[in-house]
Amino acid sequence: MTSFNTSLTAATTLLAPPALGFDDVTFSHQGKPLLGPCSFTLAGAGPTLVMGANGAGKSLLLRLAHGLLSPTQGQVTWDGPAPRQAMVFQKPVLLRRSALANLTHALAVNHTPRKACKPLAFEALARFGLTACADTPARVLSGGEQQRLALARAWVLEPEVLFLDEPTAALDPAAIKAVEAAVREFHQRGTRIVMTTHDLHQAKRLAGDVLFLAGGKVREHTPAEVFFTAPASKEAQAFLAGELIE
Ligand SMILES: Nc1ncnc2c1ncn2[C@@H]1O[C@H](COP(=O)(O)OP(=O)(O)OP(=O)(O)O)[C@@H](O)[C@H]1O
Repeated sequence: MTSFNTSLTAATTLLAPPALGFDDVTFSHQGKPLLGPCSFTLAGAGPTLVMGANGAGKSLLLRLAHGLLSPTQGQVTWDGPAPRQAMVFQKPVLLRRSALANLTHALAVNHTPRKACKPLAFEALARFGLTACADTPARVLSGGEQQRLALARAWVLEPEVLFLDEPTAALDPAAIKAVEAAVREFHQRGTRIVMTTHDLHQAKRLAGDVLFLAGGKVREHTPAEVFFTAPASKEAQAFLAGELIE
């Protein structure tokens, strides 16, 4: 039986993470439109799960939202000043340093007072079950440990918005569970979560709302329970039925 995360949604209605808007955003490469035009606002509690087939434009949408890419046309907007943001990728991007140093470096770059960096880093390592790995070079950690370190690094920065691009695609069930627990904690702390996944079960476990893409266009943006029980578009119906769509 499906269980939607109504408790997650209820827990965070008092916290208002900054709203993200796409205003007629298009992204083209060498004159070829890859995404858009799309307009939507993420103003609800979330988490927002971005779904769609391979090549639908999910990663592009996240990169545009996070500012790693600039729209060819249109605007990405925030209600208020640009928020503190972090992004976690399927393959964690870590420095050739120890796990601890990855965190202290991120804190120092973020202008955290020098004396506070190590205690905060150790606190985050403990929170993510990585204390024993503090001195281990980040790049020799297992895939699951590296992803937890990437989440710990985001955690110390206290982002108002966290983008996650298929963060569990390469992980085993235990590691997936740890990542999902962390996502829930970020959410409960008031961080806006925008995450892509191919895993329908995972989306059902985490989503407050779903942004569904097909062919570079947003076909649906609905509460999760609506998306999973009564998708409006043919593309979403086919996707949920496991049909091959482009
Ligand atoms: N920087 C880029 N330059 C040119 N083309 C790109 C760029 N980034 C993505 N594309 C193309 O845009 C389309 C959408 O890519 P995107 O990575 O957003 O898809 P996706 O929905 O995340 O797919 P997947 O589920 O396979 O990761 C693809 O055809 C891809 O080849």
